[in-house]
Amino acid sequence: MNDALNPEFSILMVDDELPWLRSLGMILEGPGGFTNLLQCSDSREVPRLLAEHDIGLVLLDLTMPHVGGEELLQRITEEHPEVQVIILSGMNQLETAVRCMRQGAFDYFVKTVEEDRLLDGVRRAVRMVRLQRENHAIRRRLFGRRLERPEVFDHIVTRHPSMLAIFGYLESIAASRQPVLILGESGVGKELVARAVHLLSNGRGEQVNVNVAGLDDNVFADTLFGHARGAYTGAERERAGMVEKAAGGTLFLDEIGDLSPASQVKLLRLIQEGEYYPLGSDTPRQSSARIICATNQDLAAKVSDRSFRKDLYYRLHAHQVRIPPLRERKEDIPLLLDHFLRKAAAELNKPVPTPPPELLDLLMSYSFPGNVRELEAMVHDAVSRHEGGVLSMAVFRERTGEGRELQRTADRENIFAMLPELPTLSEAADMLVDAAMERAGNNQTLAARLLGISQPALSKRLRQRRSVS
Ligand SMILES: Nc1ncnc2c1ncn2[C@@H]1O[C@H](COP(=O)(O)OP(=O)(O)OP(=O)(O)O)[C@@H](O)[C@H]1O
Repeated sequence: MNDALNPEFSILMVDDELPWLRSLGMILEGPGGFTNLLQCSDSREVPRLLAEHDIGLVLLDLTMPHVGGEELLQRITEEHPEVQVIILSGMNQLETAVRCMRQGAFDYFVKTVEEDRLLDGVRRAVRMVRLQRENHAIRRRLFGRRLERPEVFDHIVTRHPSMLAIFGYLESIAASRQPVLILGESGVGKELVARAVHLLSNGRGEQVNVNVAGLDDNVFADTLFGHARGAYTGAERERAGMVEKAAGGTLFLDEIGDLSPASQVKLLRLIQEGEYYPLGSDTPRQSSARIICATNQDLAAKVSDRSFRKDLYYRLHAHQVRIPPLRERKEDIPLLLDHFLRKAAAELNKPVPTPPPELLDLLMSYSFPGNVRELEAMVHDAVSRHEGGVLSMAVFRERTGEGRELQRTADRENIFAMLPELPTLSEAADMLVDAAMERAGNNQTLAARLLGISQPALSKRLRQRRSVS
């Protein structure tokens, strides 16, 4: 028996039109070959069925008496996040269907879709449910216990043991008020991990993110600590800083390796004493925010060359995790590919394209210097250029370097020949900066790497342009 067609869980079809329900059942059973199907024509019954049966996938109509499809979807995603939902909508309900995708539906199809595409979607969803179940089983095996709060990590797509070990570690330090340091190359998901730490710490306050790269000491202090009225010319009113905004919650400081020496002192004081001074005020304030810091730089090396304070490093060092680069956890690539294909399709209001079989081989052999962010940008680009059928390999070949040499030669010969007039040197530099920012998904660190300049240099260039325009 084919496992993919005979899932260990049930597929529930929900629709108030009995004839449609019957014909859908026949398609899934006949050409689809699926077994383990349940039918339901009264939407009020769905919660009971979900509680009584092991259901992995729901095929949901949108317009039904009693409880509508959208409302049911919301209940399912909240109460059974492990269950995938495919929406089957009428022709005139596309807007609602797209809204459902944003709410977490796996896919949507109009009821008139060809049988093959519908079956393909169901197969993909079944595969996804199975992978997720497998991942949960791996997580359980690894820790010999369930994660206390696995839902906190749901937004981080991974099955790699080192990532799962990190999740376990983060749970174990959840109650601590000490800062957490997240290390890892650009684009590995440090911000997502910071989000999980915030959710785990159960604070009532919000998470406030500040990217400290390129902030001079005054701007750093003003951003974090706020200022008193009249603290400097232009400070007409008192303004609270991010530390206060994050009260009872989390202050996430990204790119901490770029902090100036003067700002390092202020941060150390904030961590050690839980205290800070708004600019222009000599009354200290108490902070109740938990601090998370992240950097893609080698802090230990920065301590050695004295560009990072040793005492601050040791304060941050207590709870630290290092997120491995994507090339060290290639097992995650298939899962991430599937995740980003669905994400891009939902964002671009397109059906989820089928990836060609050779795509995974190409991705598995690539080193991903820009890590998960690079994979996400690649997939988004491919889906946006996709016009139907199987996804083209062209974008992936271009971006991974296969064929890049050819492209480079062609570009060198043609790029300026195509323009009626040559741009000035500074216009060309601006064009290059824009192209790098686009390729790097607006990440300055990665864009700077693509341009072969430092991140502060890029940041300065962007600031100068903003002040001119
Ligand atoms: N495991 C993952 N699952 C899903 N999405 C991911 C994962 N890891 C990273 N991403 C996505 O990749 C992009 C980059 O992630 P993120 O911003 O967290 O990286 P980062 O390490 O903080 O990068 P930087 O150092 O440049 O700030 C984001 O769009 C994020 O949603």
